Amino acid sequence: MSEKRKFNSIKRIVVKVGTSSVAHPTGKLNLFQIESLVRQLADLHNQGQEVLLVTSGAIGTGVGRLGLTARPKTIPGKQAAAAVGQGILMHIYEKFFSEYGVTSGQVLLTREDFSDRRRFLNARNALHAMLQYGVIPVINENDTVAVDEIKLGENDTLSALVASLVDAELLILLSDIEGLYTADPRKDPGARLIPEVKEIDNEIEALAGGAGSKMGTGGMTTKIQAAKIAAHSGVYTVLAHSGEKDIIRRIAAGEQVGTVFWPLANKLENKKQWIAYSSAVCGKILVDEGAATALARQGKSLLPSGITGLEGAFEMGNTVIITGPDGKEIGRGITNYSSAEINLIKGAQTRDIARVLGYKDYDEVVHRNNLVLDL
Ligand SMILES: Nc1ncnc2c1ncn2[C@@H]1O[C@H](COP(=O)(O)OP(=O)(O)O)[C@@H](O)[C@H]1O
Ligand SMILES: N[C@@H](CCC(=O)OP(=O)(O)O)C(=O)O
Repeated sequence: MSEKRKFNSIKRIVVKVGTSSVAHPTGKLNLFQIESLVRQLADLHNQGQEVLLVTSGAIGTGVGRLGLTARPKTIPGKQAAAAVGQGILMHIYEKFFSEYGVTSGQVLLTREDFSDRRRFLNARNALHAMLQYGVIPVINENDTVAVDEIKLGENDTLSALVASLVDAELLILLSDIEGLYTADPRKDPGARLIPEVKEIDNEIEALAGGAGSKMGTGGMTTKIQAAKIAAHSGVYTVLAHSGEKDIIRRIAAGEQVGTVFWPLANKLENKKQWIAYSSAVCGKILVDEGAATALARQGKSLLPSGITGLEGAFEMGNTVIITGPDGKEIGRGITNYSSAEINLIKGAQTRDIARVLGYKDYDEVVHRNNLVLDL
């Protein structure tokens, strides 16, 4: 028996709609669907809930308006399509929200708005201010300026990062599928819907296949990753079909539709959420067995004596991955020393740091307060 979902006391909700939900396969907007989504969001807003919308569809809509037969392969082609499509998309959202008496505002984010701590805090302040003014933020990746190498590229991850950024309690991922199935139902007619996921383990991750249509990009893999980020941030995720009648209203009322992913009982504190999922990884520190055990099992900080090597060039304050002798990630954290400094002090005792470097700002290379394990 699945437990009753107690969503009625939830104050802040992030809703994500995929390309397949806002655009027809022709690349033209699915106006019926968009209007229905907007009506439900406006109604939640009228009930006093704070709602943020993350919407895909800029590139798909641009492709339709430009009369192209497929998504452009080149970066400038995608950027141009997004510039055209984002305007059309926002125009329609603004029109429908206004008709329902609600003010919306466009927010276009890039990966750096998450990875750079100052920009991250700026984005958080801007979104909180919008919510305070009673505005529904309509969010997408800034596809026209973000080139592929630095892009998130799909909005499942973006929506989970937004949910973590604003401390939402519920993330609703709306797609062209009823929820998570035991296999991709487009390929396996015997696949069964999984109504509830308490913990996203390897078995759950292995169920995910790629995108279901030529419009979608991430498929189920990125939705499960998004649910994982949300779970670590203390946020429920519900995955459901955007075309089902009154789907948002029903989910928010706690009805058992789609697949619900439960948040972890021990959510990461805000700074650790940022280290784990938003900050840019700048290098790797390799540690020996003793250090691996001390970090993973004894809650210790990383000292220079356990470090055997490193990869990449990084500065103090950057995020680094820490790997054990088997090459597997133990965790990631913010380093107190640069790669050049660590090269000099690796393997040394803490008392020798000052002698080797000529100064000692910290005993620990990565302090446990800035370290996230078990991702
Ligand atoms: N285990 C699974 N359960 C459900 N859907 C799956 C699974 N594996 C792969 N998929 C596919 O994921 C698709 C949804 O992802 P995607 O096409 O990226 O949609 P969106 O544009 O809404 O983000 C579904 O249509 C389905 O074909
Ligand atoms: N930012 C992109 C989203 C890319 C995309 O297709 O995402 P999704 O449909 O959610 O898998 C856009 O607006 O086209």
